Amino acid sequence: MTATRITVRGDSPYDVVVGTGVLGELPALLKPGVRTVAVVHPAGLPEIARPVCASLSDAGYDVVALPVPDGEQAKTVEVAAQLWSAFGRYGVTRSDAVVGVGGGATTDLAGFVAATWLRGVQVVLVPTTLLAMVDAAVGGKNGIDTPEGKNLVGTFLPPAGVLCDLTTLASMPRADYVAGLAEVIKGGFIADPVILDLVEQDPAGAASPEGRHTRELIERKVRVKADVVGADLREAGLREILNYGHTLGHAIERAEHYQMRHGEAVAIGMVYAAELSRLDGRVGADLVERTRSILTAVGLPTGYRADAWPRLRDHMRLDKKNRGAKQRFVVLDGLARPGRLEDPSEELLEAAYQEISR
Ligand SMILES: NC(=O)c1ccc[n+]([C@@H]2O[C@H](COP(=O)([O-])OP(=O)(O)OC[C@H]3O[C@@H](n4cnc5c(N)ncnc54)[C@H](O)[C@@H]3O)[C@@H](O)[C@H]2O)c1
Ligand SMILES: O=C(O)C(=O)C[C@@H](O)[C@H](O)[C@H](O)COP(=O)(O)O
Ligand SMILES: [Zn+2]
Repeated sequence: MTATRITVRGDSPYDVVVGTGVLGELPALLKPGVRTVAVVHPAGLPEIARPVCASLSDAGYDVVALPVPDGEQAKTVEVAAQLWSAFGRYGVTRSDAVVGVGGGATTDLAGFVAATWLRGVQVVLVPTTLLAMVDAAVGGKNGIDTPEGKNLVGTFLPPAGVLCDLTTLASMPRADYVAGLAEVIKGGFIADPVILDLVEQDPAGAASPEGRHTRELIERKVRVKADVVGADLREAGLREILNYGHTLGHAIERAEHYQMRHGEAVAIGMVYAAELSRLDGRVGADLVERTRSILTAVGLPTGYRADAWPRLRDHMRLDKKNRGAKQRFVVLDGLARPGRLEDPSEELLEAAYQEISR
């Protein structure tokens, strides 16, 4: 099957290329004038970094491979500082490029160091997890964590291109693949219900890179994200809908010291957001039950510890959607009809938590 190109519009448009065995397209995604390419990749995945580096060397670039810690452990200021030092040692200039290869944690880090080095050099992303293909690598949001919370430091820098080679998904651990499905399902609830239909028709297939709807699910979710970020890169308003399930989700990740997968935390956060929507009179119990049943069908969690509420409530105060003391949530006014819940009462917030606590 030929590659699909999904264009993300906006002031700096770029393509998300989706296909099987498309690595050879990587050099063409770099803007002209590049000499050195710094390839940021997880140290534990040399077999994925090697062909990426080879495709760039073969095209005549000076390639510097920069291994970083696995997953979320890479999203720290210490690792960012190590990369800035390496960029200095290897003489990465403003006409050069960073290529980020890996899951969403690595693409977030690579985007962040590219955006901050010399106040911004181009970045091309090669996502190798489901989650990074359908969400993290698309849209130009990047960042690192701090002890106070998730993604609290970061920028918006649209990549020059995104290359999703579906063959890389074959080696993914099942739990990581399933975690990525949470962001696919999120796209179904906020914008494209066909995604939900496809997952419900074949949940086992949806939980596998070999599923009969896998490519369609990936492309549909990339289009959802591309449409939103193409219209609102800097999250002036519309882009907030992509944060559905993330207010509680990020608080859980922090409570778990970033040891829980992002997608798992977002799954729980989506059930919470659906319960908030129901208790606020916006949706019926059927939508909440559909949320629980689709997440359960693919093997994602839907509840969290009852005793964690005071800590989670506290962590949610640093959510980026908040304005002053006003807590804000993305909720649903119906299927594919995202809305905002502004300054909800403490009673409502706790009542919704009781519905998901175990
Ligand atoms: N910037 C955004 O818009 C955005 C959107 C969604 C999520 N995110 C961020 O993305 C991160 C989560 O991304 P993730 O779920 O990809 O997790 P991850 O980056 O931690 O990767 C999960 C695991 O899979 C491994 N891995 C990666 N590719 C592999 C492959 N092809 N085969 C085998 N193993 C592979 C990784 O090394 C890691 O151990 C979080 O930090 C989250 O905050 C960012
Ligand atoms: O791209 C966005 O915007 C999103 O909200 C997508 C989320 O899936 C993603 O996890 C994002 O990193 C969260 O952003 P944050 O601003 O809440 O840190
Ligand atoms: Zn997310």
